[in-house]
Amino acid sequence: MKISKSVYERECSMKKDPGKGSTHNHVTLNETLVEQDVNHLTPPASKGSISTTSWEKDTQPIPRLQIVDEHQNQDLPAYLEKWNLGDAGFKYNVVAVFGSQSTGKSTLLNGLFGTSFDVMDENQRSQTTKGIWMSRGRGMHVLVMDVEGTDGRERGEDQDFERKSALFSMATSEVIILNLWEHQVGLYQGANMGFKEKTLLLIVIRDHVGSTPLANLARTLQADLEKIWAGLSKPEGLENCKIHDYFDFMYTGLPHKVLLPEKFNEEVANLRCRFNDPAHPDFVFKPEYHKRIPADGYHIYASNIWDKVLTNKDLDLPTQQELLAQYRCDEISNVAFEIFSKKLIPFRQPILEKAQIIEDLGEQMLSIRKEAVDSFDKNASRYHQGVYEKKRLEMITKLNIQLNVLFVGQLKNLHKKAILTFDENLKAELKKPNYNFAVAVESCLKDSQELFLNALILPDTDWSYVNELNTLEEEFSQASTKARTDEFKKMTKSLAKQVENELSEPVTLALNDPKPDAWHKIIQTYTNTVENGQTTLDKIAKSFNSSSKELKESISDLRLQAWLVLRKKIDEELADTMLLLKLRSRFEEKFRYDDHGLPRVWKPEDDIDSHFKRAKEDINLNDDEGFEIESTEDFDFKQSLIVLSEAKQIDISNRFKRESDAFYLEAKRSVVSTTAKIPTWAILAMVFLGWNEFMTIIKNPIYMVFFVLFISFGYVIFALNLWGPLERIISTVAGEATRIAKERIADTVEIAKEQTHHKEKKDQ
Ligand SMILES: Nc1nc2c(ncn2[C@@H]2O[C@H](COP(=O)(O)OP(=O)(O)OP(=O)(O)O)[C@@H](O)[C@H]2O)c(=O)[nH]1
Repeated sequence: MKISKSVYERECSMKKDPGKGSTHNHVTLNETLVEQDVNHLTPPASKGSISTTSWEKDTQPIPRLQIVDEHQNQDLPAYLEKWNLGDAGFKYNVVAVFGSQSTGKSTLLNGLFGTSFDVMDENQRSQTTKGIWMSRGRGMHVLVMDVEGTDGRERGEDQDFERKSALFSMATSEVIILNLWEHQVGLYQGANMGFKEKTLLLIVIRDHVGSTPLANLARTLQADLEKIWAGLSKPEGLENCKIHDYFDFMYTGLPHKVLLPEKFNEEVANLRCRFNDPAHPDFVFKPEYHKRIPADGYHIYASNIWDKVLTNKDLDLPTQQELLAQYRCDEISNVAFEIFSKKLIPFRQPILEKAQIIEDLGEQMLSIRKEAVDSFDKNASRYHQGVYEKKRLEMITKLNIQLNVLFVGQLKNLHKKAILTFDENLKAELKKPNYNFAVAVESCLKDSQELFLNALILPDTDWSYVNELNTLEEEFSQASTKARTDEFKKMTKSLAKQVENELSEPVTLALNDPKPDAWHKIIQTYTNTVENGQTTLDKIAKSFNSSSKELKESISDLRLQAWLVLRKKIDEELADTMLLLKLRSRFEEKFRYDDHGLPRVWKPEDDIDSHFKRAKEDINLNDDEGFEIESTEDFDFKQSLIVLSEAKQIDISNRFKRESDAFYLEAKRSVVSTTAKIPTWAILAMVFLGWNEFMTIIKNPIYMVFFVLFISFGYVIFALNLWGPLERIISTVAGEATRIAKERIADTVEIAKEQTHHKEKKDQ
């Protein structure tokens, strides 16, 4: 069937301008019969129904598909793509034709929509359309359904398919073209019409000769339909519902196709304007008839409807729409989620395995999520709003769960880095000379916190890094406390070392030359040193932000440490041998040297006893200084004041007494030796008596040599102070000689005994 462009344009313009008028009667009886339905209709153009006027350009053959033949055809999604309706969203319409078999339905559709449904061969006059066929309107986003004719001879009394296909058509189409011969008017038996959603019934009266005005025919038909409606058994609660609650009606007539082919074509083209010209006053695809099924979900919706129809279940279209929405939203969500997941892959390894930090992770996550949500919105927002919104929330939750893994990973990595940065920065700061610990910690804290906060942007989630931040701050505070304690310890240790150095020399000096105020001096030195240390501690404490309690503790610690250092030093200085040595040298100094420091030569008239007594009296240890340090569990100050215990004092005193007594005896002996002089007469007697021997030696060279040698030997022994060794050698040699002599004598006695024994045996 061909309808020329000129005819098409003329027909459309005629309709828009009623003055020019169509020769045939295109009465839309809904104007008279269902005024209320027509009057409230909004002009379709403003409702966004598609308008495609490229009838002429769309010259490619349009494929058709048998969508139902008892069973459903699963190829509909592919055909929707072929028909370029896959992405049409709501911008498509559905029209179905319904009527008795061989009433020219396919012919009408082919004429109206440029489809290629099978038309009956005139010679055979048998059913051509079986099941339900679908195609797209030429140059329009219109799905056209050619439904198997009703009251068909081929199906006989089996009217089940009729009922099912009618229900299916009503549920899935916006407009139903009810095709009738003029002579069928008044005979209509459509007892299976039980539809629910509001649909436009466009009743086309074929072979309308014109003798009976269309308005009259329409009135008769309307009366029949209402009668049928009244006779229908209606579901509970809907007993009083009217046919107009579910249907709007339009009536039109078409001239005889065989007798008036040109006129027929003209009127068909004219009628087409109602389908593809939204500006047409009788445009059929009003928005309110739209089933609100997005094109990409149409096949599922249609499939579900057919399933329900087949199983004789209630056709609850809203539920079907919800089910469809759930199914499709899930599908759309899965597709979006798959793309989303792929986009997250490059982030997983660096964050979760390599502990890397992605600087703009927040922005990237936001962008990837937005892409997924947008993609979901684009396709799913057309479905049932309640379901769509619910599924959208579900999807966002699902996306957020995935992103949360990265978020938590990133937090963990940031946490690590923040701690590391804090430690590194603090170490670097503490290496600087004259650093202020409190300032250094503050600046490091700030840097690390900024790193943590700047790297995260958290869009539209209930995620929070508050806990993580709190933990981090706690760790920072622990780290800084530890660093502070370490630094403070280091400082106090070096202070203790300093105190030790300061105390060491004065203590040695004081104890080497003890004066009555030696202990006082030592304690004074200790007090001064501790005071200096305290001043330094004050300064340190300020830098370390230490509390007054900490400072007090540190000071008392310093006092104790310094005291222990002092005690240690005193103990070293007063170790037994050292003390004895000191006592001895002190005693010697007093006893053996005079007030001018010259060695004293004791004379018989010297009062050795009083000197000895005075020297001993000078050694008097005094540990009572009235100084006090707080005692602790491990430290008893009173105890620490006892430098020499009583027992030790007695022991040292005894040992010292022995040594001093030796000095005393030596002094006494020296007096005796100087006192015991040889009398002159004895010397004169010795010279007189030994004169001859002396002369003999002088005169005899051998005696002389021996004498000189003996004198020289004696001098060397005296000069080198070798009397001791010489004495030992002589005594050893003498001892050895005595032993050998004794052995010889013993041997000789033994031999003599044996000989006597032998002799006695022989004699016997
Ligand atoms: N008298 C008359 N005959 C027509 C008209 N339109 C089509 N025919 C003829 O009627 C016969 C049936 O046409 P179809 O278009 O196949 O009818 P149908 O309703 O689709 O048939 P089924 O699909 O088998 O139910 C064909 O021989 C057409 O030429 C018309 O307006 N008037």
